[in-house]
Amino acid sequence: MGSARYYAARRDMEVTDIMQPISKPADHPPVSARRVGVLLMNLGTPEATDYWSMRRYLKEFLSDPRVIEVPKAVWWPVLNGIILTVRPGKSGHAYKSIWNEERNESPLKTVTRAQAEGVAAALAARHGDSVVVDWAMRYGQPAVGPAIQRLKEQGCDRILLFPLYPQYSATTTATANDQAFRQLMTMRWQPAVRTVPAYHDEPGYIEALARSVVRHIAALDHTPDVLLASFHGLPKVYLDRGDPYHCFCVKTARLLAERLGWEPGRVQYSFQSRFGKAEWLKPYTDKTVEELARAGKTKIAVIAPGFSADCVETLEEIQFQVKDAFMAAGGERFTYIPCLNDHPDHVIFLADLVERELGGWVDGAGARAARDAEDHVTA
Ligand SMILES: C=CC1=C(C)c2cc3[nH]c(cc4nc(cc5[nH]c(cc1n2)c(C)c5CCC(=O)O)C(CCC(=O)O)=C4C)c(C)c3C=C
Ligand SMILES: [Fe+2]
Ligand SMILES: [Fe+2]
Repeated sequence: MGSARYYAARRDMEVTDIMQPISKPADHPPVSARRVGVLLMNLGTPEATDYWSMRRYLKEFLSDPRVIEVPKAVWWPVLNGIILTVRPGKSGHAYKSIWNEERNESPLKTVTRAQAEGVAAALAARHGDSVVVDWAMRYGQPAVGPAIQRLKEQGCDRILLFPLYPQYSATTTATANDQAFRQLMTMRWQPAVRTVPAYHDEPGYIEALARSVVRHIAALDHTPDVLLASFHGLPKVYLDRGDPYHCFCVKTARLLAERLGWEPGRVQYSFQSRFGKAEWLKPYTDKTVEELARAGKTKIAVIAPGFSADCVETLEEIQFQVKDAFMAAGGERFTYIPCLNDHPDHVIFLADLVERELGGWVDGAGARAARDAEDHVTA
C-alpha cells in the first residue's frame, strides 16, 4: 500500500473507469458553465402586514426548534393559542409603521436585495460571470431551498452560504445553514458547499462600523454623551447551554470602542427585543437608556451592530420604543445610527469576506469548466 506501483495501478484503474461510456445524469449542471454560487441569507419577513400574513410568518419563525427550545408538547399549545392570536396584530402594527410602501415589502427585504446586488457587482468586476450571487430569507420569501436550486441550475457546482449575522447564534446563523442543508438533502448530485464564518471581530466590519459612527456624529449639532451598541437579545438559558452569541456581541462592542478610541465608559452595550417572560441577556436596552437619562447622560446615540440590515427591530423598536423610553426618563437628544445596510463600506467588506472564503474556488472556475467539458467529449 502506498507504493508508486500501487498509485500507478490505481490511476490506470480510474482512467479505465472514466473511459467507460456514461450517460449524463438528469441533474448534471451544464458543463459549459461551471460557476460558483454565493447565497446571502437573512432572517425573514412577512409578505404583508395584515393578520394572516403576519401569522404565517410568525408561525414559521416561532416553530423553529433552533429559535424556541421549549419541547413541542409544551410550546405548541402556547404558540397556536395566545401567541398566534395576539402577536400578529401587535407585530403587524410595528411592521406597518416601517413598511416600504413603494416596493410593498419590508425594509429587510429591500436592503438584503441591495446588498446582494452590490456584492454581485463587486465580484463581477473581479471575476466576470464565474460567480453568481443570490439572496434568500430563512423564513418567508424568497425562500432558501429554491435559491439553492436556482444556483445549481445556473451551473454552480460549488456554493458558499453566507448567513448575514456578524455574531454567530444557533438561533440565526445555524438555522439559516440548516435550511440550505435541507435542500441539499433532496439532491442526488449535490454542489460542494462552504459556510461563511461569523464576522463579529473582523477588522473590516469594525472599521465600517467605526466610520459610520464618526460620519453620523459629525453631522450632529451636539456630541452624544454615550454611544450605546444595542444587540438583539436571546434567552439567557441559551448562553448557559453554550450559545456563544453573547460573548461575540460583547467583543464587537469592545473592538468598536477601542477603534473609536473614546474615553472608557462612553461606549456601552445592551440587548433588546425580549420575547416572552423568561430572563434574556442583560443589560436590557430599554432599562439601560432609562438609567442613562436618569444619570444625566441626556444625549445618546444608539447603533445596532448585530443587524446587518435595518429591520423592524431597529427602525421601529429602537427609533420609536427605545427612544420613547429614553425621552420619558429625561433624555434630551436621541440619535439612531442606521445599520451598515448597502453602504459601500459594508458592501466592499462583504465582498472581500466572500472572496476570502471562496479561496481556491473562484479562480479555478473557468479552468474547471474547460477541463470538465473535455472529459465529456472523450467519455
Ligand atoms: C440579529 C440577530 C437575531 C437574533 C439572535 C434573534 C433571536 C431571536 N428572535 C426572536 C423573536 C423574534 N425576532 C423577530 C424579528 C427579528 N429578529 C431578527 C434578528 C435576530 N433574532 C431580525 C433581523 C428581525 C426582523 C425581521 C424583519 O423582517 O424586520 C420577531 C418578529 C417581529 C416581532 O414580532 O417582534 C420575533 C418574534 C427570538 C425568540 C429569538 C431567540 C430565541
Ligand atoms: Fe429576532
Ligand atoms: Fe422587537
